[in-house]
Amino acid sequence: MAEVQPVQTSSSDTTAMGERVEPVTPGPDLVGVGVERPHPPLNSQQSTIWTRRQQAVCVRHAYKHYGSKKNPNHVLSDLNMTVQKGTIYGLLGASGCGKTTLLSCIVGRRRLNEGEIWVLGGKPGTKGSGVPGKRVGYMPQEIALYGEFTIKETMMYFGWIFGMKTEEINERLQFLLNFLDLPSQNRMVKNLSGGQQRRVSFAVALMHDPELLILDEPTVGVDPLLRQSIWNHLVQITKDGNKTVIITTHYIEEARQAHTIGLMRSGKLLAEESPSRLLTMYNCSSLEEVFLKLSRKQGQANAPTPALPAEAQPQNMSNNISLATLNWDKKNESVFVTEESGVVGLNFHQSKEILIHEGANGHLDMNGGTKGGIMDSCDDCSCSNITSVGKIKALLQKNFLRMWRNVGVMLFIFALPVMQVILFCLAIGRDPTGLKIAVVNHETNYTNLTYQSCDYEMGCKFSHLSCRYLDNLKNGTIIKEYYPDPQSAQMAVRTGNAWGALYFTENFTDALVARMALGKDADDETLDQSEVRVWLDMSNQQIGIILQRDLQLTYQSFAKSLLKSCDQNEAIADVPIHFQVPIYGSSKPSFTDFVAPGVILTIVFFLAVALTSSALIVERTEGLLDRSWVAGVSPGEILFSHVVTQFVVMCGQTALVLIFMILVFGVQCKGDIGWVIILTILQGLCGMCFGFVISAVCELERNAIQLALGSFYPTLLLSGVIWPIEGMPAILRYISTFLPLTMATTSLRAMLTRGWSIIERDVYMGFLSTITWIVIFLTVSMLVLKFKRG
Ligand SMILES: Nc1ncnc2c1ncn2[C@@H]1O[C@H](COP(=O)(O)OP(=O)(O)OP(=O)(O)O)[C@@H](O)[C@H]1O
Repeated sequence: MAEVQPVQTSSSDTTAMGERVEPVTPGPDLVGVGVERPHPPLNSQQSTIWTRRQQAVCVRHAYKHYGSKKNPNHVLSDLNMTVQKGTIYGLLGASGCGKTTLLSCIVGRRRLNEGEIWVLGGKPGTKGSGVPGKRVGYMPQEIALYGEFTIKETMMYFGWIFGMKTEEINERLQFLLNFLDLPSQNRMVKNLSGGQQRRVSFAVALMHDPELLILDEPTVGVDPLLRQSIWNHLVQITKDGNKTVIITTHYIEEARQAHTIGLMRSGKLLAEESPSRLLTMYNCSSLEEVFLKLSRKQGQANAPTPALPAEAQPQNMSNNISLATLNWDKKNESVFVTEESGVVGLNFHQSKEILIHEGANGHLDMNGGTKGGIMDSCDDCSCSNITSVGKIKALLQKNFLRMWRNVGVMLFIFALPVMQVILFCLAIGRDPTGLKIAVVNHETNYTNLTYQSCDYEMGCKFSHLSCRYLDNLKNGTIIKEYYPDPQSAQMAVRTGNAWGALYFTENFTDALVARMALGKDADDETLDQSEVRVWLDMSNQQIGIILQRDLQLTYQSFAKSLLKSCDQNEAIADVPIHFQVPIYGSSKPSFTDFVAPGVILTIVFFLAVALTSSALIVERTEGLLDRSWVAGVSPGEILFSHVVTQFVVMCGQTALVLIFMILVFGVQCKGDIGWVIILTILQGLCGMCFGFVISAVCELERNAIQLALGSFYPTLLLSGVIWPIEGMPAILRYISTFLPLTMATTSLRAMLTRGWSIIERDVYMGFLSTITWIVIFLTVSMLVLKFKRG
């Protein structure tokens, strides 16, 4: 068997305009097919671009790496590829050699770091190229289908995105169901077998009968019979020269049916030939053998082997002149060679036609756009840029259907906010009850610890006043337990058996009467004996403060009733500060009323974050986002569809939250309910946009959840929801003011508790801050999505 050595070809030249033009040495390949050299259509650079645009796909000097510039993972390096129109191109190569990366650059999913790609006459991703868009059908390696959809719904979704009419889709669906031997159109995708799912995925790529079909391993998990029928179909559709197929496969031998095979290894094409030519050239009986042979040689020196005939030299990785592009096997027509290697293959007749067309209709656009010429073949050339009703309809239906089909999500959307409101209203803001107090009353017989008779006389009587005071402590907050001495009562507090200890001396009543009678002349001992001594457990601030408040208020009411029964002015018992009726709020303010506005907004905000923060990630990891993008859906359209869906959800959530808060649990609402509703919905939208940012930034769902959860507490603590921001250190207070929930909470609180209208600064600032945050979050997520597309 002849040894094969790589060929070292001459390096590229560069024209004045920067276009690299590779010199071509017509090899023996061209001799036998009668090379004709037509007049160059324009100058050499225009001609180079012109010829590139005639190919279905033309890749030149492509470089692509992942990772940082410092530590790049080079996936494509100086790769050239030419896919002629109307052919099947089998892209073969070991796992990880960069096939998928190359395909994703071709369909406009990723951008090259260097080099050029022409697809169907335009550069992918540019205006008017139609790529990504409906000119391309793409079947990614992953299944990339919505599991909750039926086969029919899947087809409808993609059909609408491609701008097809419903009847057209139905017609095509029937054909594809039969052709691909698919089960009933009403079967859910998630309930199909792996092979069936791959076939549905293949059907999606075929759905709109695209000009260029890009299939990333379509035959994995497909039985041999169906595999053959798929190949037959591909051969059939390329027969008339209008459709082109690029297919990757690990079953190297099935690629014999392709017109051209590109053998790829380590980011380069080792050869690009027709299968029969490859076998002859390398004197092998199988393509696998050819691939092994070429792979072995790749690492060796690039010098040609003198012993080998020129035709047996493997093609240079960066400059391979394709025999296949000369239609070696396919069409027995004359070919010509342009000055650019790797771009040959138009026969003279074709080239003449195009020249005439260009002469008549327009001139060549050197930037890749077209004025007249071949781009006219795309009847909707801006299909990737114009938002169609079909696309939006498809995206909206998809979002709602996914939600509707998922019971867990539905519960999450509507039951969770209601549950949160109920729990908040029942658990937060109410006075604690059943607090045990250890009482030591030495005015009475204190030997019996379980029950102590503590009789006193009503009216202006001064006996057992301690009992009269204790009797006033009757509310449900306090449970009195009697102890023999202060030490044991304090021990009860220390051991957690009581929240406080109360001690009345045996002279309490006499000392208290003397204190009242003597006034400023009362001595220290009288004052000391007349005091109720209290030791509280203040480790729990709320309980401690409530006990302090109740003990003081009880003393006030006890003193007032005593003074009144003795015909004294009971006002003497008051602290000489008179609180008038409050201007806003009630004289017995409730913690619930303070926290409720923040809680309403927090519930709506973070539910939206939770719903959207993983939405795009799930689609991205399942390959669905890629697929939609390649079909021509833009990041803006995806975001728009989510905004609309979320808006509808938000309205429902807002209604439920406000109904339960205000109507069921009686949280006060003194302001205009209309503005309250608008602010709440806006906060939900703000949360949704924050969710988009998370979704766009994070690669993994796990990271998104961590970020969403991680942001919850800082936002809650810093937004003045549970504690006034006036209590924060100055710098923190400043930061807090600019958080998305802070001004909105202040605004909602002002509307609910003060009844302020939108013209008040505190109120409208809440709206302005929320709208500003929505704009910021949306812009950031759009930018990140666009950046990630590259
Ligand atoms: N998004 C990415 N970020 C970083 N590295 C990536 C990314 N996608 C692919 N790679 C790396 O690029 C290289 C080529 O991957 P690619 O998926 O293009 O190979 P492939 O030839 O399609 O492999 P296979 O046949 O197994 O699908 C691999 O080393 C892969 O790890």
